[in-house]
Amino acid sequence: MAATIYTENDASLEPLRGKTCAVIGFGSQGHAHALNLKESGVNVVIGLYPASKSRKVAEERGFKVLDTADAVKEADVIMVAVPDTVIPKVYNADIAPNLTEGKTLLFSHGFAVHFKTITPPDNVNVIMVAPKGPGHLVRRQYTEGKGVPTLIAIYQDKSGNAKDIALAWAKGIGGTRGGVFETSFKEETETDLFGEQVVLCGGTTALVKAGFETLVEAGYQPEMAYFECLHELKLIVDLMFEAGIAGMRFSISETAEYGDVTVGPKIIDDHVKANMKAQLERIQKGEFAKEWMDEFNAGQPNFDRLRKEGKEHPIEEVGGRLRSLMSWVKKREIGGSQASYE
Ligand SMILES: NC(=O)C1=CN([C@@H]2O[C@H](COP(=O)(O)OP(=O)(O)OC[C@H]3O[C@@H](n4cnc5c(N)ncnc54)[C@H](OP(=O)(O)O)[C@@H]3O)[C@@H](O)[C@H]2O)C=CC1
Ligand SMILES: CC[C@](O)(C(C)=O)C(=O)O
Repeated sequence: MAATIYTENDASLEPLRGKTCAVIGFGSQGHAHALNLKESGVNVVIGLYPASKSRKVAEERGFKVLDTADAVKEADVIMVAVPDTVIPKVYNADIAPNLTEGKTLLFSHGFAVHFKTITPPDNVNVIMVAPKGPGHLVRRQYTEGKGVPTLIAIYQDKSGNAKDIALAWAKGIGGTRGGVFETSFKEETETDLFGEQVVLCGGTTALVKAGFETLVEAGYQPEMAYFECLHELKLIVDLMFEAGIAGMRFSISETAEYGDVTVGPKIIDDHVKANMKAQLERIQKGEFAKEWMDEFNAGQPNFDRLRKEGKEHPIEEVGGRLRSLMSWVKKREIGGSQASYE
């Protein structure tokens, strides 16, 4: 049976009227939820740690910025928008002691609750409002009158209207413009990890780099390899986004389409699908979550090394050079507060 999709007229901001909403963290998701909600007429305060680089940015955007514990004390609805690895520390130190009966704890990803890195008390609502897109796009699309499709999930309904609160939040951030549907913390967490590791981020970047390396190692110019394997990918994905795979195939040449349907399955073959299945099982068993928490708690040496290697890959140098020629591609500063990346 098809899922029920909630759109603009299926949700009301009423459950948030007269309430104070605290967004803890002002990064990619936090700044987007906070700004969109504020512009939808919701009263939002920001909770941050004293040395946060984002305090000034949030204040400049017109928010009252408090230390995390004080923001939780003041709020009826508390969104936890700090990195998943940091949630246990922030939750235990600043959130749990101030989480009085009847408040609502809101997440945009189920990692901490599903893998039990924290245990919320049973006298509060625990809900999720998870846009299916990066926070910077949640913000950008809202300002353009659009909205990123959004999931809601109810883990605990203490007040009896937890779903109405989730729908109100989803509407406030623009989610009902793109469509909202209900899931569980388990389904969101496992599918989100699968998507980002296997297809959206991990799978795609590995595919792009492997294609780029194959062409460059065969003696083709890096600029050619960049355009073929990364730049044009966006244009092809735009077509799939607009009209599905069939729509994309309508626009490309028949030669490309024949190569697509005959060669594609030889690249993403049964071995690749078996690898995907193995990674899904690791996610479902909590093995990935454990590995990631252990890596973080050990000071993330592997992660830092792999990040550095990624930044030094030749595709980044040639890409930076080619993008600088395209005046319509906005120049992006990576680093600093996530909230400053617009
Ligand atoms: N990035 C995304 O688009 C998506 C994220 N999510 C989820 O959203 C949540 C937040 O992730 P994301 O937006 O990427 O996080 P970011 O890394 O972008 O931002 C984290 C924010 O938390 C702040 N912070 C760090 N430590 C503390 C602390 N001890 N007390 C208070 N604030 C703190 C950071 O401060 P400072 O600014 O000083 O660094 C920053 O403002 C996660 O659960 C994630 O899974 C879900 C969907 C997509
Ligand atoms: C694809 C990455 C993502 O899952 C997302 C933007 O939805 C994330 O957690 O950042």
